[in-house]
Amino acid sequence: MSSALSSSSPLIRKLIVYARLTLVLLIIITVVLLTWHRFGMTRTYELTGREGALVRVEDDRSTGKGATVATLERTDKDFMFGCDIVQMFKWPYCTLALSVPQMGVDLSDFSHMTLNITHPSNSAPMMRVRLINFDDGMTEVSNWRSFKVNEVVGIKVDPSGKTVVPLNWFGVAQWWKDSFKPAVEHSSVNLDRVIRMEIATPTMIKPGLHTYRVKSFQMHGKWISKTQLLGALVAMWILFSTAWPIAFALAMRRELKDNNTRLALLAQINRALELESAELADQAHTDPLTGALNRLGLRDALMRTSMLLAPPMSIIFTDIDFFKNINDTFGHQVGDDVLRLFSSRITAQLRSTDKLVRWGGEEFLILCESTDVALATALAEKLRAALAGDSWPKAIPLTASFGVAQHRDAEEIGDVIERADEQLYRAKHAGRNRVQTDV
Ligand SMILES: Nc1nc2c(ncn2[C@@H]2O[C@H](COP(=O)(O)OP(=O)(O)OP(=O)(O)O)[C@@H](O)[C@H]2O)c(=O)[nH]1
Repeated sequence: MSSALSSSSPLIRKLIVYARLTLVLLIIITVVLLTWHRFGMTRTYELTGREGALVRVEDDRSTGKGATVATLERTDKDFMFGCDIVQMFKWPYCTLALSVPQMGVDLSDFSHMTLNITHPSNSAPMMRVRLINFDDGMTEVSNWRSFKVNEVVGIKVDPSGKTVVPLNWFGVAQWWKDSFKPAVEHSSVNLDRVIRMEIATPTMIKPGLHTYRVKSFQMHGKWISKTQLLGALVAMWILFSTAWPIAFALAMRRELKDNNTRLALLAQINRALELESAELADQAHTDPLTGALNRLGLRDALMRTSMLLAPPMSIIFTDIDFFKNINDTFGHQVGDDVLRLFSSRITAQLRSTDKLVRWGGEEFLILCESTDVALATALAEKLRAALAGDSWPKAIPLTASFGVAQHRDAEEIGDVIERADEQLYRAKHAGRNRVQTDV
């Protein structure tokens, strides 16, 4: 991975580093949130009898058949709920109800409640707890009985003063179901709009006075449910695991594009270098003044000719007559002009397979492939006549002498050149402006 990383582009490397950091960050966030949710992230809703809360008591006298008396006595911190049970009604009872100040509170996401209640007389440590809910679809505001009654019966009052009741212990009171016969969707506990919390005496209670010191009802829950938290975490991980490959793919695409651009540029540079090196190679094989081949060029031409195996081959050696006089009379510059013109005029007469080589000074050599000595002599004669008939700078009456020789089997190339040179020498001595052939 590290070698792959080091061979990637800076952008990809940066992305991988960011992805690793994000991964570590996500792991930390996940662990922190889950731990926080497990041990904290709590919220509490407390309902007390203080601060003008609506608190009321009720007893079985309201049925018209009982004589039980419920009393309520407020102090600064709490209130005393008394219930003097008289065994007259079939199921004597007292109820204490604390109304929620608003139009109802949503306790759906709460997990349990703490009843801050003590039972000084300790004669009836049991009680029932009710959460009265406005059930949309069942409850009619004008009918107080139609509010859904969620209750737990038989709760034992904890001597510590804090009785904990999980909310999943609650069920819908059977008498409420019998009375209103709710549809299935309205038959289960619903705590999304609790408007009142109640405690009441249990069904089987002994006659006599029972007192409960009530401080508050506390509901406990998490800011968000575990399901919501897990949903958010899963969404976060899905986002990461999809966003990262997309970002990576986009970066790869960009890198590919950059690479292609770089490759195209390199190809261009390469082509330019190839052209340049071809030009340099040409220059290395060419005489700069006349454009004819130099001796290096001749070597290459000979190698190519031998590879073609195209005998016979002839050499024509030529030299401008009295060239020194031209230099001496008209200057070196005119001499150069004459050399250039001499070279181009000969080239114009040659076939594409013939090669003109500047051998040195005003001496030129013509390499004639697939040419026997007779043909080469005829070519030399044609050149001689043409050059002698041409007009030259400063009206110089220019002529040239020629020596011709044909290459023999297994002969060294230097030897055939030497034989042609000898013939040139003969032509010079015979009076110049002529062709001499080695026969
Ligand atoms: N302008 C010019 N002159 C050159 C160049 N190379 C050689 N020469 C001259 O060519 C002359 C050759 O003279 P010679 O070898 O005496 O020959 P020639 O005068 O042609 O006499 P023959 O060959 O005997 O007819 C010399 O003066 C060289 O300096 C060149 O590149 N440019």
